[in-house]
Amino acid sequence: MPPLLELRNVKMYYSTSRGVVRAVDGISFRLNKGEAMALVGESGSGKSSLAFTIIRLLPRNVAEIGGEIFFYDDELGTIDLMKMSEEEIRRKIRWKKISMVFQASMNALNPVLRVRDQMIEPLVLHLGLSEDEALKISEEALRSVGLTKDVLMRYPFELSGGMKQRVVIAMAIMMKPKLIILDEPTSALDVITQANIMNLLKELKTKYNLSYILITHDIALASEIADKIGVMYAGKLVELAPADVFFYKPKHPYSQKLLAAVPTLREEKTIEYIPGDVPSLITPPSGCRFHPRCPYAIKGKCDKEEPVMKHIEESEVACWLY
Ligand SMILES: Nc1ncnc2c1ncn2[C@@H]1O[C@H](COP(=O)(O)OP(=O)(O)OP(=O)(O)O)[C@@H](O)[C@H]1O
Repeated sequence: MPPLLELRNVKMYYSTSRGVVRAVDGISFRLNKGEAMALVGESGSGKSSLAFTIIRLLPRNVAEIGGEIFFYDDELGTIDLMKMSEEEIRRKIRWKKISMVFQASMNALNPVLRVRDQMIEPLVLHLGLSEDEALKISEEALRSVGLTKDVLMRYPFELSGGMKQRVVIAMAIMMKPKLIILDEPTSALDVITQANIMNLLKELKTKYNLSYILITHDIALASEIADKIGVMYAGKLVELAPADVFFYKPKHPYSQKLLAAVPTLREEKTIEYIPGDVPSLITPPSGCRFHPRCPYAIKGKCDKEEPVMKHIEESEVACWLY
């Protein structure tokens, strides 16, 4: 499969009164056209920060941003998004090439504005389309997510959670992007609605040959749709593997712990918890950032030297055990 996105040593640090937070600290990976990658890891590991760095929606307190983000596009050619100005990203990339479904975004729909106005506003205001053109695009997008055009005249409070989430997904696909970043797209929904939304995302992926970066705490959900899994820990990518390989044979001790913490209905197993907390990203541990919580840490090695990603069978893993 041809590549769509390639990150090389991407960094993004926040500045805070307590010091510099190294939220994204040297991430590299490649995502192919039509491929879905799930990014998993505990809260605070930097998943959302990485997503906001890719789509360049960053808060004012960013201290440093660096590395390369290559985007391979049929129309625009190969471009390094990091070299593009904010204005260029807004005009050429955001929503048109890369869009995002934000965490809890269905609750961010304005309850007192009709769906119609919320859908057409960005098209008219930011992309300069006429109201008629914008309406046509909105209707078509709603149809693709299984909603009828009468939803346009409804207020968000008149819609169920699942319908609101479909509206939000319609807004993300409206401009026919190539990549959609989905940040916890189903976390506020009941399990049946969650399954319906996941099925919709699978359908859209096949229909439009979309690529996804799915950010989730829910490993079971990741297994539903992901072609590959990236595991983040304390601002670093520690494992990257094809999904089937990952679930069968996770290599990094942190990945193994994450999987052991997932309950299952099918077999009896004791759920294990990962002792300790995600470390501070202001003063992260030396060497491998997971070493203070790792049962296999090698004294004098894991606490001193930082492991780099290496290929082990079909996976890539950053761990001194390999
Ligand atoms: N605007 C900000 N200013 C300073 N620090 C921030 C800011 N946003 C996030 N952080 C910090 O960056 C680190 C990574 O946070 P991030 O939200 O990216 O992690 P995450 O893995 O997406 O977590 P979650 O799953 O809870 O969303 C955390 O230590 C967080 O406190």
